[in-house]
Amino acid sequence: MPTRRTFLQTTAATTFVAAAPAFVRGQNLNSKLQLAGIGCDGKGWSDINEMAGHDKTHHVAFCDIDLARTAKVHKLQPDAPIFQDYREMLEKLGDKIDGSTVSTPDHMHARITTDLMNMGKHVYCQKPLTHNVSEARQLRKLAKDSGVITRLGNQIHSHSHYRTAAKTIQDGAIGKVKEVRSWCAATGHGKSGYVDRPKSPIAPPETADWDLWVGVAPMRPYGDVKCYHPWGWRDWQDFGNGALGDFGCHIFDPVFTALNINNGPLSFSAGHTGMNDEIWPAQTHVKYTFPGTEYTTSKSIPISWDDGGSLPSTGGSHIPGDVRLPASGSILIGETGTMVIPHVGAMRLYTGKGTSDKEYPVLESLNHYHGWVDGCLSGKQPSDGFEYGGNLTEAVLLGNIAVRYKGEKLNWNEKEMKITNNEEANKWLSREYRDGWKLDS
Ligand SMILES: NC(=O)C1=CN([C@@H]2O[C@H](COP(=O)(O)OP(=O)(O)OC[C@H]3O[C@@H](n4cnc5c(N)ncnc54)[C@H](OP(=O)(O)O)[C@@H]3O)[C@@H](O)[C@H]2O)C=CC1
Ligand SMILES: O=C1CO[C@H](CO)[C@@H](O)[C@@H]1O
Repeated sequence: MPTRRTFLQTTAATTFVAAAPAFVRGQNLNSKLQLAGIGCDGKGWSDINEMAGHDKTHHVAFCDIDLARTAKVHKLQPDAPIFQDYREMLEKLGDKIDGSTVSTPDHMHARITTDLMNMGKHVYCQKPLTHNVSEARQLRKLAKDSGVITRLGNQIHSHSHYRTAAKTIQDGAIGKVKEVRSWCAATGHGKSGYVDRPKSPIAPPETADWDLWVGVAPMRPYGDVKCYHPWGWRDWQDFGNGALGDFGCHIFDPVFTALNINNGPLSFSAGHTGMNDEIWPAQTHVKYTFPGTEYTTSKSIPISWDDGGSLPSTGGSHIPGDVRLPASGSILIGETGTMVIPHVGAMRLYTGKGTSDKEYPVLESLNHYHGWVDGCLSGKQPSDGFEYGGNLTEAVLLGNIAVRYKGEKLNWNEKEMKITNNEEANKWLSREYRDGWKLDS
């Protein structure tokens, strides 16, 4: 753990001077990282509670658009003020806040995180990092320029299972990798109970500020309980990203780490079971081609994604025909063997002769949340910051653009951030922001 003097030095050198974190300006006499929590229930509560478990943190403010969902944070830190609008929180208490968790629905991640980073605050933001590709690109740049400590909220990245699987691939357990097939049991819609906007929308609860919840997205009536807020928003294109958006940043994560994929795909295409202009399809199948790396057999590698309950084929792998695949996970097919990485499960290795009985070292689990706190205190960026998390997010969101152009192969120029063979498809790289909510880069 650094002394107060060392983190004063490291952080002062790297963050924006205009609105440096509280401890930089010597206001934090207890030398604790002073945190805010934006989004207080659901995953927000879990993020806040995990951060509070670090002995060098102190929560100084909370924000949730629904005051009915703030009882837990109030109990955790009764003297910390609770706001409904994060902008008011930052205006009033910005000089006391060193960093914040951002655990709102996806459509608000980029705007809130941009505002925090522009004020020199460290950010732990839930997955996917953003709602569109252009936002992810912007956050990657801002994280780099501002020097704040960032981390994507895909906590399994630090789990023994994913760390061990990635290391074992890099140690050559299955040789170089030829192909990856990932999948997830969740469906792209079905959480809200709607496939179109409710015909007779009810009023929002009095405790919730609906205008703030909608935020950057076009205004629409509240709808129905759980239709959007909370939970159901995942189904809707304006707010969520379907099953690929919900689970892609978890399930692709050990694949990207193992294969050291730091670039976007070269091309992508998709099929699905049907969609309209409002919701994501129940089932999608996405095919990507990524540039090869030192861990792949060729200059490019196919990576596929299935969701909504359909499992990938095990054809061409070393997996015996009678093996049942886990509900969600990835298959990595290598030159000498195949690895199955269950979503939050221990890796399974298969050779042509059956299950491999060779032992590989098991890496310990690290605390993902505390890793971010330690990074904020030491000035050292942990793995899975916004550069890595932004690249992962871009891949997931590009898959969702392919979903909009069923059966069409889209070619991607990553550097120019452009789909090169379908001009119209580029409109989905960004969105129209509601008046007053445009991202301030
Ligand atoms: N890493 C993981 O394992 C998981 C990650 N997630 C991610 O966490 C995020 C939140 O998901 P989830 O918890 O299910 O969603 P919720 O809809 O439950 O939202 C979380 C909290 O944020 C509040 N909130 C919504 N909008 C705002 C806003 N603009 N400002 C402040 N607070 C706001 C919500 O209030 P209200 O109820 O009033 O909307 C709620 O208390 C998503 O990005 C999701 O992908 C989710 C689950 C697990
Ligand atoms: O990341 C996540 C993990 O699990 C949840 C469901 O159990 C998801 O919906 C969520 O967004």
